[in-house]
Amino acid sequence: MQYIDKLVDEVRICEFGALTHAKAAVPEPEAETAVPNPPASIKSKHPPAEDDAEGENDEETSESFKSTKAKRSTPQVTNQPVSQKDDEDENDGKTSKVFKSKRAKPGPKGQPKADKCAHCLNQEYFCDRNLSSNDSNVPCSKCRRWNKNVDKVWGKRDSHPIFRPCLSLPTTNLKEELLLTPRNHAVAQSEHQNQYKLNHNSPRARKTMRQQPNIVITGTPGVGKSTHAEAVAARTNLTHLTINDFARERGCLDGHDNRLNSAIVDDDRLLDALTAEGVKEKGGYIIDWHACDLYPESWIDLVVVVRADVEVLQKRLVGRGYEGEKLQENIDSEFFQVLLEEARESYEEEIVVELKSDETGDLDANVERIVSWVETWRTNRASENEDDDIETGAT
Ligand SMILES: Nc1ncnc2c1ncn2[C@@H]1O[C@H](COP(=O)(O)OP(=O)(O)OP(=O)(O)O)[C@@H](O)[C@H]1O
Repeated sequence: MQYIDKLVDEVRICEFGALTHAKAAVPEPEAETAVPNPPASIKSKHPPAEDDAEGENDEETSESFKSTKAKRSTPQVTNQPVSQKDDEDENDGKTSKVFKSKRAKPGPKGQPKADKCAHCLNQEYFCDRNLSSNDSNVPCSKCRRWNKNVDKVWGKRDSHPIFRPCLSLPTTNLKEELLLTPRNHAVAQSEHQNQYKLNHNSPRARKTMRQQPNIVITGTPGVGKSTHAEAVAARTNLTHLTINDFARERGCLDGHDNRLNSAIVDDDRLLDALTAEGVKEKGGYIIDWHACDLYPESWIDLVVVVRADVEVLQKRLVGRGYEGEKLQENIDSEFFQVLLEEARESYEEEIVVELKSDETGDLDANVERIVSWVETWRTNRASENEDDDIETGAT
């Protein structure tokens, strides 16, 4: 419950144990009425244009490296201009300049910051004191996120206890209201859609050389990524790749964040190591890490964002010994669904699914769905291989 006390604080990152940055842009809410296509073979779902853009012909050149938010442990987020990102992506998939910056590297110093953004001026209950801009007319990242999410998460903006103070000061205890309001209402709806998507949607409609799928399992520390990944790996023979361990083993660390007591991962080196591992070509990996935005889109076939109720998560993290700032930032990140938004911004909507993991029953159901997805992917892959053999005249 303590998370509410610091709701106004900047969502910062932690690395290896805590989470991430405030995002400058928030995607539009998921289309509530989107109905996934019926299952079909991978091939039948490949529009030629997409194949051309992302198939094996141009290999890495069209890859969209997305690690533009490299300073994960900084309060300020520096957004990479799109044009620069595209230019750098052309360097044949090897680590582009975008990756030169390290995660959790300290941000720019010395810039005077406005105390509050224009929006915060009237929103004293959640003003953002760590603005990424020194222009007070630019809404801070937290205000932008709240504006986007408040209707979605709370149903109606007017019913949100934090917005009410804008009209009149609250008459009841703010914390109590926050806890009593059914904030999971909209989350439950979108969860239903996500599960439907996972159950019914065809695996990635993209031609790939891989014979096995790659799955990213992401989420705030403690939501259950590793538990899911292990269970799915055991059922599917996919390789569970814990990035924390992988980065350490392959020398991809770049120092230590003393404030958060977390190792700092160098994106550049990590992607080089993953490339050397053959993640893109071979496939067959379940990539388990809280960050999901650094992998090229063409590497990934499914992104699972594991979610947990903040109170459940808090108990888990406290049980692990998290406390203070590190605990708070993780709870805030889950509350603000930072990782879900990051996934939605970084990958096509059709491959991103959000799965709740509060109880054992959730875990079992989620694993079942992911396993079923893998089986369908493999079936479609085999079917495409057969088609290719027929086309090439192979026996
Ligand atoms: N659905 C669930 N029901 C009950 N307990 C769960 C569930 N999912 C995870 N847990 C428990 O929560 C704890 C954290 O799980 P896990 O280590 O898988 O999280 P994580 O997201 O991988 O964390 P990290 O990012 O720090 O590695 C574990 O004790 C696990 O048993």
